[in-house]
Amino acid sequence: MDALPELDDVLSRSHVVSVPLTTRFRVVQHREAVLLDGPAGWSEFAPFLEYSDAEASTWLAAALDFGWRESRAPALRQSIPVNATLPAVPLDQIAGVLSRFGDCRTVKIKVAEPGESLADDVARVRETRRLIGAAGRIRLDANGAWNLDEAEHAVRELEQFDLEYVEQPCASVPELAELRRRIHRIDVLVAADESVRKAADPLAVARAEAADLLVIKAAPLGGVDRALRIVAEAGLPAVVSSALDTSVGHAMGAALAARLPSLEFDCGLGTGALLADDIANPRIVPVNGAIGVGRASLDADALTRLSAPADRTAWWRERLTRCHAVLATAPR
Ligand SMILES: O=C(O)CCC(=O)c1ccccc1C(=O)O
Ligand SMILES: [Mg+2]
Repeated sequence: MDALPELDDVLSRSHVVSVPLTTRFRVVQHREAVLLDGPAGWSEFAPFLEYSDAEASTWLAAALDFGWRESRAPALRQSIPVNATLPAVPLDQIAGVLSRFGDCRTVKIKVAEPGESLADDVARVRETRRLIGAAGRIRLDANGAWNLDEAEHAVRELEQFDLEYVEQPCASVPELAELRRRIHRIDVLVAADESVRKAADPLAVARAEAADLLVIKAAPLGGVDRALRIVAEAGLPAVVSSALDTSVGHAMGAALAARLPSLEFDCGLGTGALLADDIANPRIVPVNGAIGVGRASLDADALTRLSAPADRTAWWRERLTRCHAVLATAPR
């Protein structure tokens, strides 16, 4: 790995922003991020607020990697097909949310959200299928919320809507492996997300044959080149996804997707469409179902307009400082 940039240099290039969302996602209405004006281009540090410094420091490694140097791998494509991402919204809001994504052929629907029943999920998937027609592709993301029996039951109930895959149906690798055995006669694949990005060993899921494909995110995996190595070692198809990023984070995701030897599935890099504002001009949002590959160009006005309040700016600079210290002492 390359030398760690000095903390003062990193801090002097930092801009903390708070970007409003159009639709509540998980529990957030605003997405906060540190944008880094790196020597190789703009980069983004935006681990979720509840993450420990140890976990967030991997996101910092990715941000410094992307902002301070180019990937060693060549880009193989210039356009990345993406899915629309549908949060757990009421039925009468689905069409409105999907319309923000333009004409994406694939929709990823969040299911098993707190406070929702399987009947709510069935209704949301049914309405989505009705809206996008038979040619559209539907995938689900349960974020590990089902136990094994609930997951099996849900897949059996929902397969009638023609599902491409279900992402992280259960939390653990053994559960995913057992679910695959239980549903092997059903034409629904199992994808692993948290079992890759939050695991001590991102390859454990592949070794256990617990997933048909991997969802990979550049930030939690420590950057583009490290994520490429994980995919190569896993030997499974991969879908690149994001963490509700600004355009800068999506540029990092697109850089990763552009370098995968093969890209069979649409990527989860369209969530720029869920932001009510953005710091790039042009914004990196889906156009005709795809996003372009390349560095984001920042809009100076937007950096000022979206600049985070002083207390939040201080919080993020302190967090960045602590994560930098973790990287400085970690074996490299
Ligand atoms: O993959 C997508 O369509 C968008 C990204 C996404 O779903 C996501 C965004 C923030 C946090 C977690 C997740 C997730 O995939 O679980
Ligand atoms: Mg997921």
